[in-house]
Amino acid sequence: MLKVESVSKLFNPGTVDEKIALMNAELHLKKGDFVTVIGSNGAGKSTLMNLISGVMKPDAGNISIDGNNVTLVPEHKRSQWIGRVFQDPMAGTAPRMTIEENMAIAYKRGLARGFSLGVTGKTRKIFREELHRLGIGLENRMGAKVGLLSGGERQALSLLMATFTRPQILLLDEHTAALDPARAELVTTLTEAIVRELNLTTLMVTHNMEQAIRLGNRLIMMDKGRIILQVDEDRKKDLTVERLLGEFEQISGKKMADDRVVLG
Ligand SMILES: Nc1ncnc2c1ncn2[C@@H]1O[C@H](COP(=O)(O)OP(=O)(O)OP(=O)(O)O)[C@@H](O)[C@H]1O
Repeated sequence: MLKVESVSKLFNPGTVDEKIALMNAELHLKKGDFVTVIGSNGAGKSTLMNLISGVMKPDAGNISIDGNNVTLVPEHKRSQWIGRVFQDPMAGTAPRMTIEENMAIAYKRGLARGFSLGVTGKTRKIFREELHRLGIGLENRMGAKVGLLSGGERQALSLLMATFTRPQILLLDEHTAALDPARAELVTTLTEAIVRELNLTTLMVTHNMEQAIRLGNRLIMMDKGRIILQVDEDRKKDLTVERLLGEFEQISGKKMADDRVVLG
């Protein structure tokens, strides 16, 4: 489904500020794989997500989705295959627009050109049904401005909007990190339900080790621009935070340096 093959990305190449953000990354995901991504500060996690979503182009290597080489396909064209939710609840939605207007934008992404942004009776019914699936009552507040929603509600809406058009791949970039524990848990539960129901191929960056172990069927660990550890389905079942930290120290020769890391 998703193939990242020998992908590298350098910033400021050939200067004193040269930075290897990603080096020879190799990652193959099957349909329905849910991979959690963990790593120290500056490990290259966001760069990997940005390269997959097309925000930036790699200096070397190829990225393909469902057999199509998308390495040079611009971000707006890739968005038909990829849904993404960011850490900042403000990032995925337009605060001055209502819930249904926001949903209309997400809906339009999945339709042919020329679809009007207007919310008709038919689309409103679809939106209401989709919102109802979240189970947090947003279907009764469709005319409310999104800026008035709580962070958790906004992230739940962003998640719904990112998956509305049934993308092939879902990228979650620490999407629960800015929420309080109760809301983070709600959005996590919704994430699991949506990913399972739509059988989405998912990559989720998290600083929460316990979450990285608990969610998904695979796990990767990154350090200094490299994927240093890939844990497959069978081994992931036996993983613990202690074991994961031990593996990191053994491979990288240092302790996990990330003040945001949550051990569980
Ligand atoms: N636009 C940029 N220009 C220069 N260097 C960059 C740029 N973006 C990222 N980097 C560098 O590339 C490396 C990887 O960054 P990236 O943001 O991918 O790491 P990360 O694993 O997401 O880190 P964090 O968990 O701290 O957000 C870092 O050293 C970072 O400073």
